[in-house]
Amino acid sequence: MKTFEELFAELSEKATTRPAGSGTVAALDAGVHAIGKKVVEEAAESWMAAEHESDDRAAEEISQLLYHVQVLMIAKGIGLEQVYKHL
Ligand SMILES: N=c1c2ncn([C@@H]3O[C@H](COP(=O)(O)OP(=O)(O)OP(=O)(O)O)[C@@H](O)[C@H]3O)c2ncn1[C@@H]1O[C@H](COP(=O)(O)O)[C@@H](O)[C@H]1O
Repeated sequence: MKTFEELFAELSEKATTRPAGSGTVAALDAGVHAIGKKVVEEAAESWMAAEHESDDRAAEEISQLLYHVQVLMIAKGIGLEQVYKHL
């Protein structure tokens, strides 16, 4: 298990070190347009799971949504503090 901040640190490190086989590196290379489509896809899957599936399935889809949102942030060079200041 990891926190939002721990995942962001892990993904930021992968973006810098670019280890072979990383899905995050592949997503970053695909670009903002492709990442944005994954964000929308996972948002829709979160919504559908929340309406029609178990709480655990909804939580799983939400975790994937958070992951893709973080990848989008990293692709744009947007840090956690930059987002948090708007909360
Ligand atoms: N938390 C996640 C995570 N959540 C979601 N995903 C990605 O989102 C996809 C889920 O999307 P779908 O449900 O649409 O599944 P899918 O249709 O089979 O996926 P695609 O064919 O669309 O890729 C997964 O296949 C992963 O590619 C994640 N990929 C990585 N992580 C974590 O990110 C870290 C770095 O991962 P790597 O960069 O792969 O090393 C690790 O700690 C991972 O656990």
